[in-house]
Amino acid sequence: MEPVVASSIETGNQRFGQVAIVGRPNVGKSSLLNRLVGQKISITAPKPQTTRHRITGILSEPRGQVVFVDTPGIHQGGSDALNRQLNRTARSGFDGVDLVLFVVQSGRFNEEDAGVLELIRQSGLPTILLINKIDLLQDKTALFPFLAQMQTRFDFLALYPLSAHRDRGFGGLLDLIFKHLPSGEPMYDPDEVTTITTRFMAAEIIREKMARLLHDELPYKTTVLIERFSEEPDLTEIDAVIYVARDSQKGIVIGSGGKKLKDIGSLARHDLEQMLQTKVMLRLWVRVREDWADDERAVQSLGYQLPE
Ligand SMILES: Nc1nc2c(ncn2[C@@H]2O[C@H](COP(=O)(O)OP(=O)(O)OP(=O)(O)O)[C@@H](O)[C@H]2O)c(=O)[nH]1
Repeated sequence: MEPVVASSIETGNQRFGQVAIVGRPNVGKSSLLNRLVGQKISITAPKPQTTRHRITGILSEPRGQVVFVDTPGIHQGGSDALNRQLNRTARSGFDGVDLVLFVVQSGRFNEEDAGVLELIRQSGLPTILLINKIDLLQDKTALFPFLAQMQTRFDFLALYPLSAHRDRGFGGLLDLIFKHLPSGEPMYDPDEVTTITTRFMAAEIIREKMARLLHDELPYKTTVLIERFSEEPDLTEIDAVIYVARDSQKGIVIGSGGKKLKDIGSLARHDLEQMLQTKVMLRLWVRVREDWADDERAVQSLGYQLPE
């Protein structure tokens, strides 16, 4: 999508910038992005590695525009092509970025967090530390030693404890973000909330339903490819293929008598109808593509972009 110059936002003293949301898997990056932009953009699920792509959310206010970049969690230890791809995408998340939001879980800072912080250090970018999930702390005073510890690790612009689940307003955080963005005019139309396509959203929604319904049974190396996406005024027809790595995983996704696949399809169809505001005819297939995660070309052909 080509950026367009917004004409209906007042210009003059405005701020514009790209803000990367980074952190190890499962700390709540997607939840935060959704709350910051005010709608469901990036899928969230209890399973780590839900987000595999760089997704942007756009927030437009009279004082300026923020383009949020949601990067996949940075994984350590994995060495197959999929993991390499994920890591590259995460690193490329820093390209053109003005400010970093580094998300950690309150009271927890492990080696993986340290690895992400190292990438931030290498980027030299100004960074705000977001300490998420403070609702999980029984004793809120436990936050103080954690804050003190985090201050010794890096020269953060600010340390900001919050709960993506509980907090009502993110006004204070947005003030902080805007304050640290360069002056500039909006790049996108204020009506746009994301630069991702509906086609891509459809695949993400199907993947979210799989994660929800299959829980720990969800094969890690699963992906969804939209083969056909035909939009009529009242009806959208979508053909999607769920790729798994082995024959045995096919049975898990289909379920006994096809029940799992049917449930995944009907939950996904419900969300898609809401998003597209049309009736949706969704056809799902499950196909085996052996070892696709080990083959870089296969990974890319399934829609994982190499950074330019
Ligand atoms: N209790 C609590 N749970 C949260 C909070 N924020 C997010 N979660 C949960 O943490 C899990 C992971 O959230 P996501 O937003 O998908 O995390 P992520 O960092 O984007 O994860 P990846 O896509 O794997 O990188 C989900 O089960 C969320 O519901 C919070 O403030 N409090």
